[in-house]
Amino acid sequence: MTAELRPEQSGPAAGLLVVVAVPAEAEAVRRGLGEDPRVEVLAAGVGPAAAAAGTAVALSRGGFRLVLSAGIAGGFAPAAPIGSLVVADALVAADLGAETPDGFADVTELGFGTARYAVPDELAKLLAGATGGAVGEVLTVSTATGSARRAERLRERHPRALAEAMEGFGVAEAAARFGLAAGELRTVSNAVGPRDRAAWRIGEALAALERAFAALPVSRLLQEVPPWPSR
Ligand SMILES: O=C(O)c1cccc(C(=O)CC[C@H]2O[C@@H](n3cnc4c(=O)[nH]cnc43)[C@H](O)[C@@H]2O)c1
Repeated sequence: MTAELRPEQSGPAAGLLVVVAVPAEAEAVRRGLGEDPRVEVLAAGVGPAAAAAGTAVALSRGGFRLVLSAGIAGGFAPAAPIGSLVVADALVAADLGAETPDGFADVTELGFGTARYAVPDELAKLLAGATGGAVGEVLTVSTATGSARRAERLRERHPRALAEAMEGFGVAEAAARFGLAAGELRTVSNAVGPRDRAAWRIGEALAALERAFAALPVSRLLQEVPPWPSR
C-alpha cells in the first residue's frame, strides 16, 4: 500500500518498507510492484531529515525486516547516464560535516559519528542481479549540486559515487535505530552539475523506476538479507 505519514496508522504487517520523496515516485514504485501486501511504500518528503523522520514513524509500527530508499537521482556521468539505474553498496552523507581551512571534513573525521552506511552484500547483489543496475556509492546531500566545480569536488572525494540524491542516508539512519539494513535504488533523471532543469528527464527516470520495481525479487529480499546493518 502507499502510505501517507500518519503515526497512528496501523499499517499492514509488511516486511519491506520502500521510502521515496514524493507521490510521483511512490506511484511509479507501486505501478511496478502491483498490490503486494508485503511491501509498504511511503512518500516521506524531500531531504534527509524528512526521510529519517518518516522512516522512523513507519518502522515504529513494527513488522518490517528491510528498508529501501528509492527514487530519482542525479547521475555522475559517464558511469550513470540519464535513464540508467543505480544500486547502492553504500549510502554516504556527502555534506554532513564542516568546512575547515583544509577543506570539507565529514562528521566521522570530526569525531561525531557516521557519514556512511554500507549495504549488506546480499542486498546489493540481489538488487543489481534483478534490475541490472550499476553498483556503487549513492551520495545523500541536503543541497543539490548546482555547479561543475561542486560535482568535481564530490567525485574527487567519492570516486565510487554513481549518483546523488537527498534521502538515502536519512532512511539508513532511521533503519539502523531499528536494527534493520537499508539499501538504495535510484534511477537517473539528470546529470549532477550545473543547474539545467530543461535537461531533466523525470518521466524517463520514473518509467525506469517502475521497471526496476516490477523486477524486484521481494521474496528473496525478505528471506536472504540479514537484519543488521553493516557500516
Ligand atoms: O532546481 C534544481 O536545480 C534542482 C537540482 C537538483 C535537484 C533538485 C531537486 O529538487 C531534487 C528533489 C528530489 O529529486 C532527487 N534528485 C534528483 N536529482 C537530484 C540531484 O541532482 N541532486 C540531488 N537530488 C536529486 C532528490 O532525491 C529529491 O528527492 C532541484
